[in-house]
Amino acid sequence: MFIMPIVGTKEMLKKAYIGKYAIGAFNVNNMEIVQGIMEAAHEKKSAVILQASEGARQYAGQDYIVSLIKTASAQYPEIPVAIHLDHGSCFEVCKECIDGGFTSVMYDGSRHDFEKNIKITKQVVEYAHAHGVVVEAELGRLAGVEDLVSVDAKDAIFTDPDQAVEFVERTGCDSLAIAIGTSHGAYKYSGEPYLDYERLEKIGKLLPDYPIVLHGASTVIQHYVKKCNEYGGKVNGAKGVPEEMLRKAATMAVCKINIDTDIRLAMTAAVRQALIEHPENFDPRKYLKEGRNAVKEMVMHKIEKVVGSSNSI
Ligand SMILES: O=C(CO)COP(=O)(O)O
Ligand SMILES: O=C[C@H](O)COP(=O)(O)O
Ligand SMILES: [Zn+2]
Ligand SMILES: [Zn+2]
Repeated sequence: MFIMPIVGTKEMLKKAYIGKYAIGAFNVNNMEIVQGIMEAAHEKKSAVILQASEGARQYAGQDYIVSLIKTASAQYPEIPVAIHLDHGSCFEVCKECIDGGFTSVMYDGSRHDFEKNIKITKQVVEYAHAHGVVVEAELGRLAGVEDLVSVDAKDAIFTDPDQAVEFVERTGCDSLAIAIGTSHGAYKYSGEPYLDYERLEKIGKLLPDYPIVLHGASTVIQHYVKKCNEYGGKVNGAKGVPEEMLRKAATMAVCKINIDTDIRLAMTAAVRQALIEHPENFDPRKYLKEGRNAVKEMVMHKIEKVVGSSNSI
């Protein structure tokens, strides 16, 4: 069998662009999450991006994350897998990841002004490309509740299409995360869900054949929210981006769809249920196995119904 090493995201995003689907980029923090995602990718015959945030690196340790992904990838050699840094906040973190075996890094300079964002992104691109690593950058700001990446909702600024072109030309970044209405976390909309397709279409036209990335793209699956609450959780009023809206974006220029919150909800719901239903159990393998299965089921659903990448390898 052809052995697929850990790869960059360039080829998989290019294929996704042509095929009018997206690749799911799933956040990983521990072994069970890595295993659940990889089992799902294997069952659905799809490439997959496993991404680690700075928080994930702090929690698990960068070397653990890289080793876990490499071990999982070796078990499914037919699946193209990329190891990606999610929201790198500075050149140094991106460099550490590039030196440590990541095949793709995101430098998120969206909190800086345009020129500073360009300057640091360019610095990351130069180092990354010299080491065979691809770079995702971000322009525009997402509103969100996540600690390490949150900005005030009122500060949220959607991506300007003309600036996006200038940004890509001047930095040489390989993909661009844009702000068109999504946000991080479980509380995305207080009113009706909204995605600025007109803006996305304009950006897609101005940057032909160029992969766009959508962050904050969890659907906040209500089944898991309900289960979390049924088994003692307090997750009230959580709302995400509807599946059909993401499907539509994936047929446009969006080639990478980031999902973390739905993993957290699926895992927590399953672990809560297992602990409540079996109070006599104190073997972590029993409840973590349930968490892993829930992640697998959820990711299979995403690959098939949301990003649309099943049977694409
Ligand atoms: O964008 C994300 C990771 O970079 C995750 O977004 P969610 O919070 O919607 O899962
Ligand atoms: O975009 C943010 C991701 O959900 C990662 O979150 P984190 O920084 O808490 O790991
Ligand atoms: Zn950002
Ligand atoms: Zn993000």
